[in-house]
Amino acid sequence: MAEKKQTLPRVLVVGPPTCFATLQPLYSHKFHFIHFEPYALSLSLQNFLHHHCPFSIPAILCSSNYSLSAHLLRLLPDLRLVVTTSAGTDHIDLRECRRRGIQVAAAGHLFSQDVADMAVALLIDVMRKISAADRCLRTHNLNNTPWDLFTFGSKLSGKRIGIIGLGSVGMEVAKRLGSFGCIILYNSKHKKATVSYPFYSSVVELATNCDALVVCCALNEQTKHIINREVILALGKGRFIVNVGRGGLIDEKQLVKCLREGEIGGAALDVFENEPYVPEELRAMNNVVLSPHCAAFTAESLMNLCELVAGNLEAFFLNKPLITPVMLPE
Ligand SMILES: O=CC(=O)O
Repeated sequence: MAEKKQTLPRVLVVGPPTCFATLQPLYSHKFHFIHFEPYALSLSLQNFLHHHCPFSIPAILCSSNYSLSAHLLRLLPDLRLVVTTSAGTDHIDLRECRRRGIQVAAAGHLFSQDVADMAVALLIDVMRKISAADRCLRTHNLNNTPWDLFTFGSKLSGKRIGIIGLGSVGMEVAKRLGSFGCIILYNSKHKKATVSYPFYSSVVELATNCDALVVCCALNEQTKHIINREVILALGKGRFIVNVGRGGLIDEKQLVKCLREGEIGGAALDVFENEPYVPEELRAMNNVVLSPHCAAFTAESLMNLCELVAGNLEAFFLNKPLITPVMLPE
C-alpha cells in the first residue's frame, strides 16, 4: 500500500486549504498528498523539505492564506504546477511562476454566486441591523422593549449601490440587487460594453454618488487601498461599505478611524488586512458586521471545489490543458 502511494503523482499540500479534509479521502487513491502544516509544526517549508520530504515536488496545492513568494517557490526547483483553492491569486508570485514556466490553476468563477449571495446578505445585515438586533435580543428580552435601545436601520430598495469590480462576482451582485430595486453604479478596470449601468472611472466620484459600496475586485498593485480615507469621506455619513474581495482593498486603519468618528454609517466585512487578525475596535462596534473570510464557502461549493482541484491536478499529470488556468502576467 505504502509502495503504491509512492508511485502516485506527488502533490505538496500547504496550509492546508479548508477543503483538504474533504478532498484527501476522496482522492488519495489518485495522488500522493504530502501534507505540510506550517503553523501546527512551526516548521519552515525549507526545514520540512530538508527533513521530511526527500522527493521532488512537481505540484503544490495551497489556499489564499499561504503566501507563495518567489523565495518559497525557489525551494521547489522541480515545481511545474500551483493549484490554489481560491479564486483570488494575490498570494502567489505570478511573475515568478511565469519566469519559471510554472502553470497556475485557481477556482475560476466557482464561488461567484456564493460570494455574491454573501455580499448581499452582509449589505442587508449592516443596513437593516440584523446582527445588531440579534445581539440586542440576546441580552434583553422582548418585554424590555429593545426598540428603545435600537435605532431603526436603512431601507435597501431604491438605494444607489456602487460596485467596485464588475467581474463575475460583481455581475452576480448587480443582478441580485437589481431585483431589490436598487440602482447600480460601478467602477471597474475598464468600462463594460455589455452593461448599461453608469461607469465611474473615479472611485471618489462613485462614492459621492451612492449609498453603499460593495467591494468585490481582485487585489493587485492597482487596487491596493482602492478604498482610502478620501473615498470613505466621499461616501459619507449614514452610508455603508461591504467588502467580500480582499482586506488589502480597504485602508483598514482609515476605515476604523472613520467608523469611530461617525464619518460613515457602517461596514460589513468578510476580509481583513492582516488575516486572521481582526482589529479589536472593529469587533467592538455595533454598526460593523464581521464574517471570517467565508463568503465563498457553502457545502455545495466545497464539493465542487474538490472536484475542480482534482480535475486540474489530473489534467496536469496527464499533460492536458488545465480546467481553470490563470493567465500569467508578461
Ligand atoms: O477569498 C476567496 C477566494 O479568493 O476564492
